[in-house]
Amino acid sequence: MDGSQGSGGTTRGETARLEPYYGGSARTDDDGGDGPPPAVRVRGLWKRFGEQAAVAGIDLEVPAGRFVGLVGPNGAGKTTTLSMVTGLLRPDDGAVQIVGRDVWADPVAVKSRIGVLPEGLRLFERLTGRELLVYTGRLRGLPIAEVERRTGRLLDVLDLSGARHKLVVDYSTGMRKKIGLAAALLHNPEVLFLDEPFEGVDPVSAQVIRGVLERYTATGGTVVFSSHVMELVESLCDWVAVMAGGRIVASGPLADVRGTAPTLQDAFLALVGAERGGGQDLDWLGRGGR
Ligand SMILES: Nc1ncnc2c1ncn2[C@@H]1O[C@H](COP(=O)(O)OP(=O)(O)OP(=O)(O)O)[C@@H](O)[C@H]1O
Repeated sequence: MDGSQGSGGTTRGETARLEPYYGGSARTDDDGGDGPPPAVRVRGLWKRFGEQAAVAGIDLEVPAGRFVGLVGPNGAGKTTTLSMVTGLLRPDDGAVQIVGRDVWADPVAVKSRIGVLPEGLRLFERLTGRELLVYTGRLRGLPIAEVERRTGRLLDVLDLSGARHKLVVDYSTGMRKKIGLAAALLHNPEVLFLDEPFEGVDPVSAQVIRGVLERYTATGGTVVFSSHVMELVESLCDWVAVMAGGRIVASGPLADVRGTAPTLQDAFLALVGAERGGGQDLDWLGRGGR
């Protein structure tokens, strides 16, 4: 990225110069209130798999321009929620709006405004990293010159330039996350949804991803990411939603959710009703059992 900061005249979708999204721009959305609509608004969202309610009627409102962590124990419903919010999975009931647009009634408008790094990311394995980004950019309707420019910048910033001619199938886990993130950012979305973006990523790559995301939110973008790593969420996020058993058990600014607990981890354990120090029943485990 060149770090240049133009004022005005920058088209949406400029990765190198991520512009604030709402400042001074005319609202096209009708949320009935003052100011911009929330980045995400979820009402009464349900998803059942057989007898089990994976997501049990959640309501959530995520303000725009925040770095949002969606946390919860295994099986809490995070991936199911993110899949429904991003239009990948149809809810049984409920409504989702992204920046004031209904995900299911207005899918094209929503999909042009969001970037998604889903769980179990499936990529075109037989393309090189560069080809994948160029293809994605063209699918997004960007002019080829712009696609080339953004592709070069993203590959540089994400430290993938040396692997740009390598097939994606030969990428490591961390490289796959980074190329997936680049593909999700290419059209400069307003809201970025990332399912476990740091899973399997080494500390150097994690730092690179973190820098890109911090820059993105600093210029007005909204990041919503799921994670189990409380330290990471605490250090990155300014807004948190905690899920357990398919429900939102707390949401709001990080400081409010943490409350008087010393760390987010402590607050999280209290919220989800977990006890520290499990394993008491495993008396055979370790030296004493041999
Ligand atoms: N396609 C499916 N069919 C049946 N059950 C499902 C399906 N997808 C999710 N579930 C169930 O729904 C519940 C929520 O799963 P989900 O993957 O959303 O949780 P999660 O919070 O993302 O978990 P993790 O942190 O372990 O990834 C789990 O009990 C899971 O087994």
